[in-house]
Amino acid sequence: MTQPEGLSAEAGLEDGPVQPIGLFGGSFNPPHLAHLALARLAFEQLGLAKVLWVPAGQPWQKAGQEVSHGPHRAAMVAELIAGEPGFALDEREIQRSGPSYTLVTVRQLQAEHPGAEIVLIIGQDQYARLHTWHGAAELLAAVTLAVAGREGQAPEPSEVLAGLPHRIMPLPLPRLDISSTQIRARVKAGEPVDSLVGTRVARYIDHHHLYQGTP
Ligand SMILES: Nc1ncnc2c1ncn2[C@@H]1O[C@H](COP(=O)(O)OP(=O)(O)OP(=O)(O)O)[C@@H](O)[C@H]1O
Ligand SMILES: O=C(O)c1ccc[n+]([C@@H]2O[C@H](COP(=O)([O-])O)[C@@H](O)[C@H]2O)c1
Repeated sequence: MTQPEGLSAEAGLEDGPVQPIGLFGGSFNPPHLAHLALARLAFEQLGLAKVLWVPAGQPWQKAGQEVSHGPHRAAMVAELIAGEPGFALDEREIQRSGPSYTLVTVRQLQAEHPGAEIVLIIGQDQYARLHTWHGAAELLAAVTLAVAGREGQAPEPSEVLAGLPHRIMPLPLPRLDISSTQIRARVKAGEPVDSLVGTRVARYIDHHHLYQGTP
């Protein structure tokens, strides 16, 4: 697969090019089929070595929202990506205490994969808020962003973000009107969610009685 312009698969010392690593973080409360489509598109289009799915331990910007237990969210990610080549669940953020800062994870990944570019996979809603993330300028200098416009539109930076240097690869994800919020509401209302999360995650939600009392 050709390397898209902007992704630098830098030459390793002796072993040839080092493929970029995809970092896909989320609350995943629960994970759903739009997450899967976004990660697959990034994996295929950007020639990534792998995509690490990283459930946030404490999604500090969702402080007012009830977030289900980290191990449940990790288990649902495992169900969603079962059998998908190139995808791996990475539980480091749910094992870490304190607010989940992506910059900390990126620094760890850089140390674990010397020379590999870290591609941060996000949707438009997070791109628009990225200047509010912990250590935003440092983070933007450390990663390449792969961004899907959430409404089927090209990604748009906020005014503040437009003023901060960053590298971005737009991902042409078709509009997918699926959100975890909508899924939690459907479960609470007793409606089926298989078509939004797949049968394995739906079965997990049902078996563990998740989201039955929360919006
Ligand atoms: N339908 C979608 N299309 C494109 N990107 C999406 C979509 N849903 C989520 N994402 C992206 O996936 C990442 C993780 O999202 P998250 O776990 O917060 O799911 P969510 O559906 O946005 O959740 P919630 O409804 O609880 O806010 C974020 O970068 C988000 O922008
Ligand atoms: O590092 C931060 O300060 C930061 C602030 C907000 C969101 N994030 C990360 O962005 C990802 C998507 O977040 P969310 O809230 O849409 O699930 C997830 O990995 C969060 O940890 C990270």
